[in-house]
Amino acid sequence: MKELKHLNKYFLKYKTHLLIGIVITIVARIFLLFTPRYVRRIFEVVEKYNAGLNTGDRTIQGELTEIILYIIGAAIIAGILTFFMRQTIINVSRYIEYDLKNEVYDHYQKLSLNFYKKNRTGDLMNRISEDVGRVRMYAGPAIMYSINTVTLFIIAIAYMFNEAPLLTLYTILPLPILSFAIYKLSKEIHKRSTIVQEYLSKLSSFAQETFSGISVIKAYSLEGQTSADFDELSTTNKKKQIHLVSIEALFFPMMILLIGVSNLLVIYIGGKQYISGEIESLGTIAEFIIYVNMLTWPVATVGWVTSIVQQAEASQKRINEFLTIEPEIKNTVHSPTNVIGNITFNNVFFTYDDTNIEALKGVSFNIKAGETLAIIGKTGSGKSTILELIGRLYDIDKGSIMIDGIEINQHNLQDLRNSIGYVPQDAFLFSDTIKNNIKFGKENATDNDVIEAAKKAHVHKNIVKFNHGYDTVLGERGITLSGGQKQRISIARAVIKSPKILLFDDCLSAVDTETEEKILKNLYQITSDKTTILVSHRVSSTKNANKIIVLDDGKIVQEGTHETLINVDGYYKHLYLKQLSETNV
Ligand SMILES: Nc1ncnc2c1ncn2[C@@H]1O[C@H](COP(=O)(O)OP(=O)(O)OP(=O)(O)O)[C@@H](O)[C@H]1O
Repeated sequence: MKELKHLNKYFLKYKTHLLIGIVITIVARIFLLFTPRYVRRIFEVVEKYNAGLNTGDRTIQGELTEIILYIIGAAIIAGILTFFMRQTIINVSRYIEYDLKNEVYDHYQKLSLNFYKKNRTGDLMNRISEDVGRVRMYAGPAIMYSINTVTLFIIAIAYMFNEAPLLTLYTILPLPILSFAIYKLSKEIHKRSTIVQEYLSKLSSFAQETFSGISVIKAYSLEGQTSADFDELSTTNKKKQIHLVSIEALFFPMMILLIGVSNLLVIYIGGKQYISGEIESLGTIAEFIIYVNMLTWPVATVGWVTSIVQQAEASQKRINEFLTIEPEIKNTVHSPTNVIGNITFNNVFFTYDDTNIEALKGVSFNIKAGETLAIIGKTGSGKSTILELIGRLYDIDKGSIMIDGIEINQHNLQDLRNSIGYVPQDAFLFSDTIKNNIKFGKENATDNDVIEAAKKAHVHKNIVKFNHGYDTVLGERGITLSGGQKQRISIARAVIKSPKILLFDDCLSAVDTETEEKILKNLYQITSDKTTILVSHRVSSTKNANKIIVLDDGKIVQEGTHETLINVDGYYKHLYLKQLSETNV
């Protein structure tokens, strides 16, 4: 139960609801327990009548009708209270589920990129959905059924002992066996259903991947192979399902068997006691049979609840594992900090934790606010890494990064990131409208702002050609854009924000040189007062920058303007000549 202590703060938050729920549960059970006693009364009245002892002034019909009305009344009240019992306790579990999901989601958002690299998305999703769901079973049903069982048991056993102590002992004898058997069964069911769940997610991941890559599968004519693979997975899944169903099928027969045994015991022992005169009325036997049937389910739930609590404990442990991870990138400055846009790298070293690749090995450069820096270099030379470090997606190992003369980690993280417009290498667009994808950069942007940004990114003309224009939905539910269109929408998203620092990571690679030229012309206009860093593989993109650095294996190997660099032998000049000859072909 150590891990489940995490939920105490939520129980405290909803204590009023919970207390009301507990009181309602107890009262509901009290009303439910009226029935067996009134049934005994019916027997007693009839027995007296048969023995000619009904000497009162009321008729037998009158007395029976009154008792039956009491039974109906008690059942209705118990029913209504049971409804409110669920409405309070189960609702609390839903509130806790909601709060816990939000807590986990908020925490995920704070965690650094390294966390996302170390953990699979499926695992993150599982902990926020299935694990939270299992914890909810503890916060709601487990608590409700436990109170239910305890109340019912205490009151019923008290009544029963008062009535016929020996018969009570025989009656409750099979109940612990039932509880233990259900516990064992629930554990086995859980074990098997976890396996089924694993196979189900394998099956759905397989299907999802096949559908996403359907064009490759068709192009390589691999339909037969993928169908066979699916069939194999699906057959194993079916076997595991049948294995699960076979144990689930035992649940009710076992309950019926044990109820039957208890009933037989009541009839046998009760009958003997009636014959010997230890019990006065057959009504007691009828009353006990109802108690047995009433107690069986709550007792069975003891086993079930134990297994729920164990599962919840394991799930909460998994959730806590993530909740206790501290974000690697911490905001230590809570007062607002202003960003103007001067960026300095002083002998920066950086190694990626997961791969141990030293991506930057003593990089130093300086850009003043409003200037444009172009970074060029072979693939894997560290260009994107520089941009990620400016956005403080990672902290460096050695050296320093200064923004406006202040260490990057002495800036308010929120303010720093708000003053950056980042266009990544792989443009990521959400399954939403084009308008909302662009507005993602600035929530309160008007439609005009969106159109302006799209024009600057040279994508407006493409957008208006779609049937729904800016309201066209992208992604799985909508249309698929070309690589170049995606890149330009991603540029519009950064531009609309009008940030102090613009970071473009090879974001024109999928557009033709003519469009590139036009976009760059627009960009140079809008970036005149912004610090811009442009990563590219094309000299045509970098030539107008105030400064160009050439990276190789994490080090700056050349530095200067386009004019100076084309006049010295080196990577830049070679690239320039190569690309010049390509355009002249
Ligand atoms: N997220 C990451 N985790 C681990 N290693 C990484 C990560 N990103 C990059 N690397 C490694 O760091 C080195 C520099 O990568 P980076 O992406 O900065 O290069 P790049 O110059 O931008 O390359 P490209 O031109 O192909 O985009 C590479 O060796 C790469 O494998």
